[in-house]
Amino acid sequence: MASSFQALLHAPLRTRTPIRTHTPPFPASSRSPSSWFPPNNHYSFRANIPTAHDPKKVNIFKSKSSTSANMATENRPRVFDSEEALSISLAEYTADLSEIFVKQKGSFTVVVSGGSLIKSLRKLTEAPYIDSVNWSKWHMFWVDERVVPKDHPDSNYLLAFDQFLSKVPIPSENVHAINDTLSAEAAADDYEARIVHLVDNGIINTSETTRIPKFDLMLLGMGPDGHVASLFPGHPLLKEKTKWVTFIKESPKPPPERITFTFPVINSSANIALVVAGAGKAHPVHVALGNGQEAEVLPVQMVAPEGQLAWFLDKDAASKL
Ligand SMILES: O=C1O[C@H](COP(=O)(O)O)[C@@H](O)[C@H](O)[C@H]1O
Repeated sequence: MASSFQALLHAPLRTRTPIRTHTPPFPASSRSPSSWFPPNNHYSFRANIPTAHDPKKVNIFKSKSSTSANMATENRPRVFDSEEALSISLAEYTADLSEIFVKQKGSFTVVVSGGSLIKSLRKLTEAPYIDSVNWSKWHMFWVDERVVPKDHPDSNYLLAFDQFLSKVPIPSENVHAINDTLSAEAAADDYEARIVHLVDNGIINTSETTRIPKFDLMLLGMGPDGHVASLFPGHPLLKEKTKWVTFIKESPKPPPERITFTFPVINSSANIALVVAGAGKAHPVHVALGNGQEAEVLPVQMVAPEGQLAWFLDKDAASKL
């Protein structure tokens, strides 16, 4: 792995071809998630999709599965009996959005976090999605990155490469990783400049109201302390209003140096999926979606996109709701 990764890193950009690995398809019957809804939440599942007829957004959700279609009309988080079922539904949700955005704007801009979210994307790398998704139109970004080399075990890029990017044929020039040769501050400025360039080229949309980049889909995890991206509870970066990408040098979770999207960019998104599994995260989920209490507003509570927010929870994460 290390040598193929190194070879890929050092190959000229245009010759980097993702390794395509097929795994056995899961049975068709397992595509219908077994899910239930807690009674006390108010969150919408409609996806935010631009149409050719209406340059503004329309709030519709199209799904091949009647289960998902029904859920799309519910103002409730999706809660699954297992992380496996969550992963199956997340793949269908992402593939549906990909199909619609590619049809209507010719590209699909996807932002990922690091952490456990990446593992939950695994069903997208399998049949039927490995063959049905138009991977050539995907543009991948990171909501946050640790300031370490790309082959370091703490790298969010390496995690995504090992578990996702190496298994799907996204063109290497569409993989917009953070520059790992720069300082935290310079890497943040560099990433923001590259986003400006992609906005100018029409790859990334902007909000009609704020002109802030509007990614088609952000796939976000959440830490047990309620942090999202590298935006931690009580940190002054929660209040950043001007920068699109910024840096932190004293992250409470190691490694200390990171760069991160700010809330104005996160909340400009057309669609955000918050993907949370495990009992260790039940408390911040309870605070965000139920009547759990915290002395201060948790970062996850500040996720409020211009478009649509969809929560994907396993039953352990939802156990306090
Ligand atoms: O440090 C980070 O943590 C969060 C949450 O990670 P998880 O493993 O608890 O899901 C992640 O979303 C973020 O991207 C990462 O840099």
